[in-house]
Amino acid sequence: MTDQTGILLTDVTVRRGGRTALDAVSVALTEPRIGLVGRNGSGKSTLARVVKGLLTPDAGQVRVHGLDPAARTRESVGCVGFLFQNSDHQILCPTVAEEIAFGLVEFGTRRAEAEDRARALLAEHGVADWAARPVAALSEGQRRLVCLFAVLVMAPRVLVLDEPYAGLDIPTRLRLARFIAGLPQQVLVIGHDAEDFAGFDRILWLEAGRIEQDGPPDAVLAAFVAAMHRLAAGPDEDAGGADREAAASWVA
Ligand SMILES: Nc1ncnc2c1ncn2[C@@H]1O[C@H](COP(=O)(O)OP(=O)(O)OP(=O)(O)O)[C@@H](O)[C@H]1O
Repeated sequence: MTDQTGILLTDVTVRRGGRTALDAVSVALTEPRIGLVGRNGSGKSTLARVVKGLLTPDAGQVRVHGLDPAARTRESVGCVGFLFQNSDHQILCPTVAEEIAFGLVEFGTRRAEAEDRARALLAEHGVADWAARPVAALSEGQRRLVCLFAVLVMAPRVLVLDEPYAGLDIPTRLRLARFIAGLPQQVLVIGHDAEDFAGFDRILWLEAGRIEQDGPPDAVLAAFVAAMHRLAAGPDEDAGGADREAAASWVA
């Protein structure tokens, strides 16, 4: 282990389903708030998953605070918290308190103590009355928050959030965004809209498993949105062959 901070990818290649999902990606991420955009299938979730250690690169190296996520050691697992896009992929327990306590119990905390900590966390966030509720009875926004609590109770240094706002109504989305904005962890967020990245430090735009652009949100998001609108508009009469090819492949 080194004293390296943040997330470091060196020549990371991942193949999935016979396709190259990430293609020799190298990047060092140390800013507190980093956004990840790109078309469907561009490799965003794959990048998020190698940072969490849910996928092992076919080539190259990933380090998060000097740890190898794919090693799945106690330290590396605890270092990165991951929020799945679909909360059904994350939720394992019947009640909210049990769900939040689950990771702590897995890490060796006694169940009663873990559930006490879960209840304390809920109280801290003004939702103490959720503890005994069946997770299935919560709204999608509430379930997403419970999943986030279950991640936060493990005190990770880095949070990876895979489309945390997908399918949420506007007030729920804004409340969740405000909550995420106040978190002390380094946060890597996959999103599709500029408003998913208010106050962010840096945006990576992935295209076909490679970094197409990397820089300040205003510049990268403007270029990304313009490119997506060009694609949606179809081939331009005056455009060259590359543009026509891009427009023809309108679904990734
Ligand atoms: N479970 C899987 N099995 C096989 N191939 C996969 C799997 N998941 C993703 N892929 C492939 O890996 C590539 C990258 O997919 P990935 O899910 O990382 O993209 P994404 O940018 O997150 O897309 P989306 O916005 O649709 O979630 C795509 O070519 C995709 O078809």
